[in-house]
Amino acid sequence: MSGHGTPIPMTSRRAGPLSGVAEVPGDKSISHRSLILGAMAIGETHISGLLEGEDVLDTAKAMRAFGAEVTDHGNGEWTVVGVGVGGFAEPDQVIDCGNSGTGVRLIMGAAATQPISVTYTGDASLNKRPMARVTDPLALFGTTTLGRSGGRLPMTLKGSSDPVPVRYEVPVPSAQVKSAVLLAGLNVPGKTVVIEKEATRDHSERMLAGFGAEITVEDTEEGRVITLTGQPELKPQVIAVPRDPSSAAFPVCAALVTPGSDVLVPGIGLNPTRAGLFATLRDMGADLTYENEREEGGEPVADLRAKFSPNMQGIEVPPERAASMIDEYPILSVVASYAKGTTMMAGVKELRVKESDRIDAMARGLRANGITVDEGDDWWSVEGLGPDGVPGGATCESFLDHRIAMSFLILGMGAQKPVSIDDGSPIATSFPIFERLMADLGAQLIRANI
Ligand SMILES: O=C(O)C1=C[C@@H](OP(=O)(O)O)[C@@H](O)[C@H](O)C1
Ligand SMILES: C=C(OP(=O)(O)O)C(=O)O
Repeated sequence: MSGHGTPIPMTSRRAGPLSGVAEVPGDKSISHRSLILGAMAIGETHISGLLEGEDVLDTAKAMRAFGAEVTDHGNGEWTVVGVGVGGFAEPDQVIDCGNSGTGVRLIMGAAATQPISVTYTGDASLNKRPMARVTDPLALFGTTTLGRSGGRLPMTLKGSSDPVPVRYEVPVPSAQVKSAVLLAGLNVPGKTVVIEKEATRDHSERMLAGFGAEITVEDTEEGRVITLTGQPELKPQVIAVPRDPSSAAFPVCAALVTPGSDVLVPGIGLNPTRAGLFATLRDMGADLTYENEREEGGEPVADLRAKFSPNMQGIEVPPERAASMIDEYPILSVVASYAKGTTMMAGVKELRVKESDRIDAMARGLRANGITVDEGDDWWSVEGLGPDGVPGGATCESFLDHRIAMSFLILGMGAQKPVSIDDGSPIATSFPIFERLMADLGAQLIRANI
């Protein structure tokens, strides 16, 4: 879908302690990949715990447009009957990925090395985001791109009938770019090699191996070298999607800043390429513990227990941790506002090209609520005011960005005055049950501005 319809103004105010169990939805990254790889397999893939957020539903729709049979059986149970590697039909409609960078970039990769023409678009946020980072490596396979200048959507990609494998060093730390090149390599004979200097989330590598592709990963002086052998027959899988650590971040951080809180967030994937926020919060002195640590589907999983933490200190977040918590900096900046001292976040240039410029969006809203924020091109810092010190009282713009919207609502939960956002509708892209889940914990959220 393009756009989010009518804006939903929202306000959150300080409430009693948050308590209870917060069952957050399935992982967004793994949900997209389950649908796309399911569509490229031969046979029926079963998915349970699929995130039914707008981003993932747009990917499901796209897979249908390429000829896969995608069925919603209710309660997060889905099946995908795939068309096989190289078997995508040319869609008779524009592929609209709504708000989702992951959706459009991964789908572009999967389709770009098949002999079809596909036109892609998105909402006002997605159509501003850089796509050359994906179309540049896809051109090396022989794919032609036609579209707006500056590498922005809408654009049309036409796959070569004779694509060649590539060796590509990803110039920015991006799992989306890495994954687009790997998915493109699936349709191509020979070995496609992707090199990343900094490790980013590795769901594509793990899931490609799970679906039966021949893929190796080596840590070398050059970086992580991933080698994929093209044109495998992918075998359908039974996938139980783990709960999303990026969604878990919101009830966890809400508990840390709301006096008296004690919240359990069960079954959260702690894959080291995703869990940087939780390590950072613990470094700041958060009362955050891992209970019932276990392995599920080859991934480390734990139940997270978060309690109100009045003694958190600002820290310098290690820049080498950035990729493992890239979507969590907005909510970290909220926690930093309730810590004592400065929190410095560096090596985070990628935040400027997400659904919004997330440094700018957070800096504007935090400042309006009485918090001092400093920023440069690839860093920002927040001066914490302690557990009782955040004034609040302002309305923030969410810039069509779900993580910005949710972060400011959490800011309001410990602030002296309520905090509002102009539009909570983007929350449905990744966390459609956010409002109900937070209300069940005891949060006071209303659909109106102060
Ligand atoms: O591959 C993925 O599933 C994602 C990769 C990250 O984006 P980049 O690859 O642009 O860093 C992340 O921000 C996004 O939410 C999901
Ligand atoms: C950056 C995000 O998603 P995407 O790039 O898929 O739009 C996110 O979910 O925070």
